[in-house]
Amino acid sequence: MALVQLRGVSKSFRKGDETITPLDNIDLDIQAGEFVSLMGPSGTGKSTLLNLVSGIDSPDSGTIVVDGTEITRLSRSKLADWRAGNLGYIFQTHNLIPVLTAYENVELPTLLLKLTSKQRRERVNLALEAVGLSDRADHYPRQLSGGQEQRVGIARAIVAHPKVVVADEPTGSLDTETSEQVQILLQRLNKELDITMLMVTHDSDAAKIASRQMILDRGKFLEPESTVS
Ligand SMILES: Nc1ncnc2c1ncn2[C@@H]1O[C@H](COP(=O)(O)OP(=O)(O)OP(=O)(O)O)[C@@H](O)[C@H]1O
Repeated sequence: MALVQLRGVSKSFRKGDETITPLDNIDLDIQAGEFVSLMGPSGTGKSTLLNLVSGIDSPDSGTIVVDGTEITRLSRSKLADWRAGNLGYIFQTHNLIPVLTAYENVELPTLLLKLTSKQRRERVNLALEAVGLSDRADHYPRQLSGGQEQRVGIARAIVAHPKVVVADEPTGSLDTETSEQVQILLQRLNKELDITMLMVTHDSDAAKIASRQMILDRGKFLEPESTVS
């Protein structure tokens, strides 16, 4: 079975009198270890898809199974627990808390896990090391460059050792050079830490780092294009 499996997933939103259906009966399989990039015109439901896979939102119909857990059957509180331990989310604008240091920002998600303080410290240090920021642990977000802030956001996404990480335009607010560094980092995490990635991007260069490129348009996936990474 695929690590991430969507079957017959639909999601609509009401906007005034109008009903928008960004996702219309879609199926998707992502195998363990894959790095999937997802492109498509604005407003086609890419972020909606990430929110469903990460259990932030739930579909109107269909099932979503991640690593053997049918998350569409979980209650809200069970879903929150599941998400804390199993899924990482990388945002476009990293969403770091300005009054916390890099270390404390990365530590936050671990507070939801049952860990000893020693285990917690080890996880945070490992995550900061993985993104090359051990020497910036005590810095506040305002003392970091945009690329470093994004790397803290990435460390926060991997600190719980999730099997799956979803990323919503992770390079969207970075300059070309920094964007390339973040792309290389994501590729490394995928290959070396065996993290399965689903990344939404508008940048066709960033999309190419994936092992599979997909396009979502008008509620459906267009023919996926296999690539060699
Ligand atoms: N919570 C919500 N309530 C109402 N409508 C929503 C909600 N979330 C998304 N939508 C609508 O669903 C559609 C898909 O939105 P989504 O953000 O998933 O698109 P996207 O492909 O990620 O777009 P972009 O590339 O611009 O980020 C849009 O028309 C959006 O306005």
